[in-house]
Amino acid sequence: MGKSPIALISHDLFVERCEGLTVRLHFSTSQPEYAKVVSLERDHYQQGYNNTITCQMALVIMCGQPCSGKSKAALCLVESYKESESKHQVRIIDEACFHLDRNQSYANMPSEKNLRGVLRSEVDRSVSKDSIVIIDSLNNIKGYRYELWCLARASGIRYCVVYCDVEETFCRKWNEERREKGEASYDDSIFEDLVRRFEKPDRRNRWDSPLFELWPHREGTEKSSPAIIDAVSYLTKKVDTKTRDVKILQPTIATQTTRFSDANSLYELDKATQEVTNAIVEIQSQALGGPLNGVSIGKDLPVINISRSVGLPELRRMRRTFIKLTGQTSLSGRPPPSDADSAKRMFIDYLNRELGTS
Ligand SMILES: Nc1ncnc2c1ncn2[C@@H]1O[C@H](COP(=O)(O)OP(=O)(O)OP(=O)(O)O)[C@@H](O)[C@H]1O
Repeated sequence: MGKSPIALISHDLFVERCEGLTVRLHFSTSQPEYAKVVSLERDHYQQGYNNTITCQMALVIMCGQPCSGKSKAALCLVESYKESESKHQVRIIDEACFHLDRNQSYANMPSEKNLRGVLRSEVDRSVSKDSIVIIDSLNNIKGYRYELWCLARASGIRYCVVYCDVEETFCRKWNEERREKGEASYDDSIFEDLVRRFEKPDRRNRWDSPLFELWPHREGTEKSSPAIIDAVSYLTKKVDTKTRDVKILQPTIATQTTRFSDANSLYELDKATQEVTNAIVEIQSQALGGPLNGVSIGKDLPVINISRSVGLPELRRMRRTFIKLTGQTSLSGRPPPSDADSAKRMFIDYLNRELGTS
């Protein structure tokens, strides 16, 4: 596939355009600490006749209380998917992939955050490849599911949540049975803490939708369970631009090319978000790391409401995600920023939503 640069904005900003549908953007600035590469590959999209767009990639979030049958459901999903016409690789990402012990991982907030970070990074690395990725973990925190949804959206793939809705008493019983059999189980205190903190998915949230619900304690879980069949059908369904029941978090091909080739706005976006990040770091250092509530960094910009101190690595990661998200046209999202001020406004809104108290 031939490549030809379509824009060279400065010595450190390149936009390359490839034939077909693959678009790659490379960013880096002369400051090594801000060097970034944004590589957006769209070659997993095939546009055929009759506007049929087949995106075979997907991120599936398993969700449920501890010991609610998520792993069993994930395996049933894989089995059922393999019997479908789609023959893409399916990959399960779970704690066991990283030899992480569940009791240690949920023993305290730092370990739990670390676990989520490890799984999220692996999802981030895996979603752009040619496969279905299933994340088989508790995924019990709403904000975390939102982050995973953002990753799926940034990669322009399908996304769904499979929820094992099991009454706590059954989960507790199954956990005890596991322990009696000498299998890995949750310690009681950790189990109770996780049960208490579970944030049930709600299909009205974009990041919990579509939601496929299983009731393993009432109906068991089989590859033929209605929710498994519905999920596989959702993952394998061929869609066209008019299909409404399958959401691919992806721009239309036509608008996507226009958006990506607008290198000036990408440059503005990069610069504006960097300025916001610098301002936050600066103000935080003056506030000795305290929360930033009601702080303004410019006329006509929303005030910053960040409930906790945020380190530079986290801010950089969020900036990267934000650029990825706004760099692509989303069917469900807002239009991209057209100037530096609106880029700053959108980035501050994003940070407030991600890090704020609400
Ligand atoms: N439908 C079911 N009926 C009876 N027992 C079940 C059912 N589904 C799962 N179990 C039992 O519950 C236990 C946990 O199952 P599984 O590992 O699938 O749950 P999980 O939610 O993935 O657990 P974890 O939170 O540890 O990841 C297993 O021992 C399994 O035998």
